[in-house]
Amino acid sequence: MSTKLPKDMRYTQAIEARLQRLLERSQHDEELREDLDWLIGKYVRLERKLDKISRISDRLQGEVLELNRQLRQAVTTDHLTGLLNRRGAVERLEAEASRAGRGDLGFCVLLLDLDHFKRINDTYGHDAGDLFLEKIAECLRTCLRQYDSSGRWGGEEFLVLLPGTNLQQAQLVADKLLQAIRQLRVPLSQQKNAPDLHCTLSIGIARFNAGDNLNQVLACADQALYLAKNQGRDQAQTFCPQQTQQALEALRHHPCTS
Ligand SMILES: Nc1nc2c(ncn2[C@@H]2O[C@H](COP(=O)(O)OP(=O)(O)OP(=O)(O)O)[C@@H](O)[C@H]2O)c(=O)[nH]1
Repeated sequence: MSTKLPKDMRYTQAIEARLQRLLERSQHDEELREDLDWLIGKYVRLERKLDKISRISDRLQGEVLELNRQLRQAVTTDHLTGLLNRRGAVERLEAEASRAGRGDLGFCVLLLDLDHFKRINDTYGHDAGDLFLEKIAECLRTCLRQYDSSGRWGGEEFLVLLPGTNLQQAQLVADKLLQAIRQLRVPLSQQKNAPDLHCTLSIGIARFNAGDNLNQVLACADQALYLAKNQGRDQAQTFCPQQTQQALEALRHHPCTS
């Protein structure tokens, strides 16, 4: 009769010591030995069940994490363009603002608005407009650096976040975007003589420095965008406190806008 416990089992030290003692004592006690074998058999089956449950629980935990990741992605992604949606863009802005607060990095925000986009919808239909928005998103992704972010801010309005960038550098990025969109041609169909969709952009630029209020910076970018629209579109305007205010004031008193 063996006095060794099954080897492939995982016992706690206390259980192992007691079982081992009982096994040795049961050598001359048939009844005790039978009870002990029964208990060890139960223990083996229980341990296998626990093992199975723990593997299932590991797998479920992995699946829950993956579902959470997919859910997070779904609520922060714009389904048409695949860019961040407004909520995703705000989260990215807030993260960048708090990062900037810890150092002196700062970043620039660009608000982009397509010019006379309504004409594309009105002339070629909403699906053509959607197609054009998708191509705009592709164009943004191609033009920007890996660590820049872009999101769909509203219907035909986009936001670009340029970390560690000053206003001069942001102006260069804006020029690159203006040119890329100006040159973008989106064929409406494969048919010969089908018209190409095209459009221009207006951009407002503002800079966030450590300690700034994010909403105020966004409002500044919006004012600069308003200026870009009113000064002829297809251009970028940078928010500079005095000049922008003066220009907006002048627009307010202009006979065409007052
Ligand atoms: N196809 C499509 N159109 C959209 C979507 N969201 C907004 N729009 C359209 O975008 C157009 C915006 O029109 P407006 O606000 O007048 O702006 P605009 O024509 O671009 O003129 P400006 O901004 O002044 O240059 C409207 O026709 C909206 O219907 C969308 O998801 N898909």
